[in-house]
Amino acid sequence: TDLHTSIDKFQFDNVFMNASGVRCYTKGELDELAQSDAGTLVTKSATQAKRLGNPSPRYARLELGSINSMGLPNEGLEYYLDYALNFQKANPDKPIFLSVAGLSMEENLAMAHAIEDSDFNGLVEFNLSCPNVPGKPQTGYDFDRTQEVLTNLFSFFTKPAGVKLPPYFDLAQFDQMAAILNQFPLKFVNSINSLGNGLMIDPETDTALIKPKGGFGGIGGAYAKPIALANVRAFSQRLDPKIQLIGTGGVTNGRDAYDLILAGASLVQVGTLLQEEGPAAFTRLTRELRAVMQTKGYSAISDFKGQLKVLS
Ligand SMILES: CC(C)(C)CCc1c(C(=O)O)[nH]c(=O)[nH]c1=O
Repeated sequence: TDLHTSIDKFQFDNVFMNASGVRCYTKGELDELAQSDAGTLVTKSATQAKRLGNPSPRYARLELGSINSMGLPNEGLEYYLDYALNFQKANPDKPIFLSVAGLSMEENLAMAHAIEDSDFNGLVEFNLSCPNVPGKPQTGYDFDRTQEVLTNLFSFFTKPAGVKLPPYFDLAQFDQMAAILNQFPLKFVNSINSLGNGLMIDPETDTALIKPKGGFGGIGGAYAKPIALANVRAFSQRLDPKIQLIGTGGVTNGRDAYDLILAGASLVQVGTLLQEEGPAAFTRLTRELRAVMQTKGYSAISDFKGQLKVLS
């Protein structure tokens, strides 16, 4: 069985990769991902300047996943661009992803210009969970703002790019978002980011588990699986076929990855599991996905990608 997959002109020898923000902050962590069985990697969402992020505890493992309010800690765009340029020289056959999350439209556009003017030849993931003007929901939940950001971006940006979306829960939102995304030359849409603003409690102390935002944070892990499947499926049904899907959320084993691919995913990102198990998780996931494919009689990802059946 072969886990080869592609997005646009980019070929990957394995469907698995990290979710942005997980074990991808430093060159050392990124090198560990590069040396793992993952087919590619994405850097921590960058801002122009280095950020320390929120005070700890800002991540906590939960019974069925995780909660985080990291606060966008990162080494700054130049650091990740530098890593990417060195990486592509040493690994010409392994395209990677740069993630960008400006704290304002102006910052996003400035970073996009810097990337456009660079020799980076991989793919750029614009994180639409980035904040919007205060008092308004995150960019991904503000359709007019999303339209504006993408219009400005693609007025000059020509490198391969996609967006990382927050989860949507209403079918009309899928319709509205897909209608916006279909207007732009996106190579991929990555669904989903963490389930925004959950809350969990320490039973010993009756205290919120994480410190920032009074304990509010994004939920990942098994809790996210049914939402991730629905978002990947809904966009797969609505987006122009030129726009590939990346599935993120709830992957704990090979079957979870298989399900995201059935829903339409061309690549599968791993967050909470990678955080907890480390890069060796990719070796286990690869083995387990191959086993599921063998059971089903499939030898390639294309044999079953998007082939979810429904009851008639
Ligand atoms: C939530 C933001 C800080 C605006 C973006 C970065 C981010 C973070 C983070 O850095 O807190 N955590 C997530 O689960 N998803 C994200 O996209």
